[in-house]
Amino acid sequence: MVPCSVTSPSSPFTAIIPRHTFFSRSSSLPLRRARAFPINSLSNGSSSQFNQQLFRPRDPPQPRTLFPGGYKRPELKVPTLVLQLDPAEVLSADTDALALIDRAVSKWVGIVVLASNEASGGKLYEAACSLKSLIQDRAYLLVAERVDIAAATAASGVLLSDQGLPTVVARNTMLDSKSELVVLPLVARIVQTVDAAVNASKSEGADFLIYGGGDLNRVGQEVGSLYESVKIPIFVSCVKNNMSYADASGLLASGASGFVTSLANFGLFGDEFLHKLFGTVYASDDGGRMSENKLNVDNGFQSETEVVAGFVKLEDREKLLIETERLVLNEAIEVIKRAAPLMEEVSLLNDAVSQIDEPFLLVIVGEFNSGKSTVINALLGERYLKEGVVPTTNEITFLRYTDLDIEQQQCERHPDGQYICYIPAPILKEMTIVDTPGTNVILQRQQRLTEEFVPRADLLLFVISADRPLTGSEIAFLRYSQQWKKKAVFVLNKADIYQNNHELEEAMSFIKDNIQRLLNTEDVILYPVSARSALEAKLMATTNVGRLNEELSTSDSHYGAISFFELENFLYSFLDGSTIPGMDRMRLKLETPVAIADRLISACETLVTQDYRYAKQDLAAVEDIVNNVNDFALNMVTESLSWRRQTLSLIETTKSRVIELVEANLQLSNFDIIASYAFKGEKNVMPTTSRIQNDIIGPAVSAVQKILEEYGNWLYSKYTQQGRLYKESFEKRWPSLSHESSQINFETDQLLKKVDQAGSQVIDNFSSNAVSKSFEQEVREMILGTFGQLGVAGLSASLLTSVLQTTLDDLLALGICSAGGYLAISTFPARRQKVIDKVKRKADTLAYELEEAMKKDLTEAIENLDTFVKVLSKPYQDEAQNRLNRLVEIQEELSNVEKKLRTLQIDIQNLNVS
Ligand SMILES: Nc1nc2c(ncn2[C@@H]2O[C@H](COP(=O)(O)OP(=O)(O)OP(=O)(O)O)[C@@H](O)[C@H]2O)c(=O)[nH]1
Repeated sequence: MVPCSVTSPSSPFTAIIPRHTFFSRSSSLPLRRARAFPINSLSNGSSSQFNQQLFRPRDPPQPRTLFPGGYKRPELKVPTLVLQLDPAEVLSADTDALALIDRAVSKWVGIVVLASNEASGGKLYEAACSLKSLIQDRAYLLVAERVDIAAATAASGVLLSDQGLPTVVARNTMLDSKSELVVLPLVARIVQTVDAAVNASKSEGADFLIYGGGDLNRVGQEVGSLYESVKIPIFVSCVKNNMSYADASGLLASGASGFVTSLANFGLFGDEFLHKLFGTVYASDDGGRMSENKLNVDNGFQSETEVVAGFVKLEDREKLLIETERLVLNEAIEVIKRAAPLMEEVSLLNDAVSQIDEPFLLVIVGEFNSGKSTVINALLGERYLKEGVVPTTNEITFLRYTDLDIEQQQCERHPDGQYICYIPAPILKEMTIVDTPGTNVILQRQQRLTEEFVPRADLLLFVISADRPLTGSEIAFLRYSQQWKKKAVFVLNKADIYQNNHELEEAMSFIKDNIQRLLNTEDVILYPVSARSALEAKLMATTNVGRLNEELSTSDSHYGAISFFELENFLYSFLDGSTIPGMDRMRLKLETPVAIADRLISACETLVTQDYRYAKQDLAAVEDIVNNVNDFALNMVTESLSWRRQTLSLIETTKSRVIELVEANLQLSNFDIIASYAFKGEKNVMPTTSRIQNDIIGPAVSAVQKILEEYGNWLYSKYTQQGRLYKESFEKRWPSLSHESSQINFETDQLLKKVDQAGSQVIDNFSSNAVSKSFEQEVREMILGTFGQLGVAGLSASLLTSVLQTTLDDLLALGICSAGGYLAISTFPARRQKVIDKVKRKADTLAYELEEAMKKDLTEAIENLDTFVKVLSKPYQDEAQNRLNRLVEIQEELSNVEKKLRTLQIDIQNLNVS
C-alpha cells in the first residue's frame, strides 16, 4: 500500500487551503474551546492503565517520550462538532465541498469521521489520505470501523459500531502498527442505549461516544441521565436531522459535548448560528452542570470582536503561551527528575506549573514588624490580619477572594502547613496576596519559610520600615531573592515618622541608591507610604463616604496615605492587561515558573557536569587497572629471566659434566670394558651410563624440577597476588558494585588457577632413565660400528684385557691386532665425538624446550591475569560507560529544554508584540 503523505505538494487540496490555517494542533486548539478532557482520565481508567502496562517500555527503561507512561493521551476540547463525511464527498472534484471542510476544521469541528458502508477499501484509503492532508492537525480524523485503514493513513483513531471490534483490540492494533506513536490512538464507539453507553465508557474504555440518532428529545434526556455515570464526552448523532437552534442548544445544555453533523447540514449552520449556540451554552445557567465551562466563559470560541486586525487578543495569546509553557515546563520537570533525582526543589516547579493559570501571586516580604500585615490590611481596606509590635505572622498565609460576605476572615490550614484565608476584598479577585513571616535571622524557621516561598512569587512587595531603612539582613534577603530573578516593588512604610520632607527624601535616596547598586539596575520602584494612615483613612471612608479625598488632600499628615493609594493604583494597573504594568503582570506570571526552571536546570547542569567528570575519572581508573597488567607483565618478563637463566645454566653444567665423563671414559684404554658391555647386550648397564644417570643427569633433573616447581609457585603467587590486588582496588573504589564482582569470583578464581606449567611437563617428560638408556645405546652402536668389522673372535677378551689395561697409545695397541683392526679403530675418536655431539644436541634441545615452556607458562599466566582483570573490570567499566552515556543524554536533554525555555522567554517578552 502506498503510504499517504500529508505534506505532499501535489496534494489536490494544498492550493485551496489558506496558508495561515496551517496551525499545529497545540497552537490552534487553545483558541477554540474551554474545557479540555484528557481523554479517559475521567473514565474508570482501566483501559488506560492496561495500555500503560502493556506498553510500558521494557529493559532498559528508556523513556519513549517525555510524557509520563510513555504516551500522551489525546486531549479533546469540548463542546465541539463531529463532522461525518463520505469518501465520495472527499474525493469529488467539488472545490466548494472541500472549502467547506476546510472551514469546518479551522473553526468549529474538532473531530472528522470518515464513514462509508459502500466505498471499497481502496476508495476509503484514498479519501482518508486526502482528508488527512486537508485537515492536517486541526481536527482528529477517525475512520469508521476500518482499523487497518486508520493505521495505514496515520489517522487519529477509529469509530466502532455496536458490532465492531472490542475497543482494546482496535487500540492495540493501531498501536502495534505504528511503533513510533507518541499519542494514544482514539477509539470511539457508537451506542444506542444508556446501558451500552455505560458499558462502552466504563468496561471498554472508549475515548468518547456517539449516541445513536432518533428522537432528539429522548436522546437529550438519555444523555442527561448519563451525565453522572459517564465521564467521557458524548456526541449526539444528528446526521440526518436538520438541527434547529433550540434542538442544538438543548442537547448541549443536557450535557452532550456536541453533535455529529453531515457536511450538508454544517453548510446550513452558518457562523452566526454556531457563535450563538456555543456562546449561549457557556453563558447559560445550567444548574451547575456546565459550571466548569462557565468558569472559562472568556476562553470560549473567539468572537469576531476578540479578533483585532487579524490578531488574537492578548489574553488569548497568554492562554496559548500558557499551554506551550506547561508542556515545556513538564518536560523540564521530567528532565530535572532524571538529571537530579534527589533535587527536592523540583516540587517548586511542580507547584509553579500547577498554578500557572491561577491568579497572580503578590508576596509581601520584609522584616518582622516592618508593617507587612498593616500594608495588606490597607490594601484590603479592612483589618483582616493581626498587627502588632511583636512578630505576629508565623506562617505563609494566602489571601484569596471569596464573594461571600463574611464578617470575619475564614482561614483553613493547608496540609503543607500554609494558611488560606478567604476574604471578600475586590483586589483579591485577580491577585492572591501572600503574607509571609518576617525575614530576620533571629526567627530562623520563619525566615526559612519565607525563603522557600520566594521562588513561587510573581512579584515581591518588599516592605522596609522607616525606622530602620535597609538593614543587613534585608540586603541579604534581597540578594537571595535575586537568585530567583524576582521582580520587587519596594515600600518604605511608616513614612509618617519622618519629621519633614527632607528626612523622607534623604531616606528615599539612601534606600534607592543602595538597591540600585545591589540589583545593578536603575529601575527601582519605591513608594514611601504610611500603611497605618492609609488603613485608617480607608476605614474612616467606609463609615464616612465622600470625605476621604477632601481630607486627604488638605492634610499634610496624610501624605503617607496618598502615597499608599499611588502604590495601590500601581498594583491595580497590574490587573489591567491593556496597561504596561498589566502586561508586566502577565509576563511576570509567565516568567515565574520559567525562572524556577532556569535555576533548577542550571543547578542540574552543574551536577551533571560534575557527575560526567566523575564518570570519566572512573572509566579512566578502570582502564588504568586493566592497562596496568601490561606493566606487570613487563616486570614479570624481566624477573622471569633469572629463573630461566638458572635452569639453563644447570643444564649447561650437566651437559659439560656428561661430556667430560664421556670423554674420560670412552677411551680405547677402557675399550675392553666398554666393549664387553657393548657385546654383552643391553641387559647390563655400562658404568659410565649409570654414572651419567645416577650422578649427573638424575640429580640435574631433580634440580631442574625443583627450580621449575619454584618457578611455578613464584608465577602463581605473583599473578594471583596481583589479581587480588586489582580486585581489592575495584572493590575499594566502587564498593556499591562489589556485590556484582563477587558474583564473578568463582569464574575469576578459576582463571587465576588455570596455568598448567608447561615447564614442569617438559622436565617431567624428560626421563633421566630414558636419556641414559639412549646414551648407552649410542655408545653400544659406536662400539659395534668401530669393531663390528673385526668380529668378536679377532678380539679376544683376554688379549684386549692384557694389551689394553693400561692407557697406552690406543692406536698402537690396536695396530698390533691387524691392519683391518687398525683401520676400524682409527674411526673411534670420530665416533666418540659423534656421541659427544649427540649429548650436546640432546642437552641443547632440552634447554630450548624448557626455555620455551617457561616462557609459555609466563605468557599463559599473564594472559590469565589479563582475562581475569578484564572479566573483573567489566561490570565497573560497563557501569561507568553507561553512566557516561546516560549523562551525555541528560546533558543533551537539559540543553534542549534550556533552548525551549529561551524561546519561551522570548515569546513571553514579546507578549504584547503582534
Ligand atoms: N507609625 C507607623 N506604624 C505602623 C505603620 N504600619 C504598621 N505600623 C505598626 O508597626 C507594627 C508592626 O506592624 P505589623 O503590620 O504587625 O508588622 P508585620 O511586618 O506584619 O509584623 P510580623 O507579621 O510580625 O512580621 C504595628 O504596631 C503597627 O501598628 C505605619 O505606617 N506607621
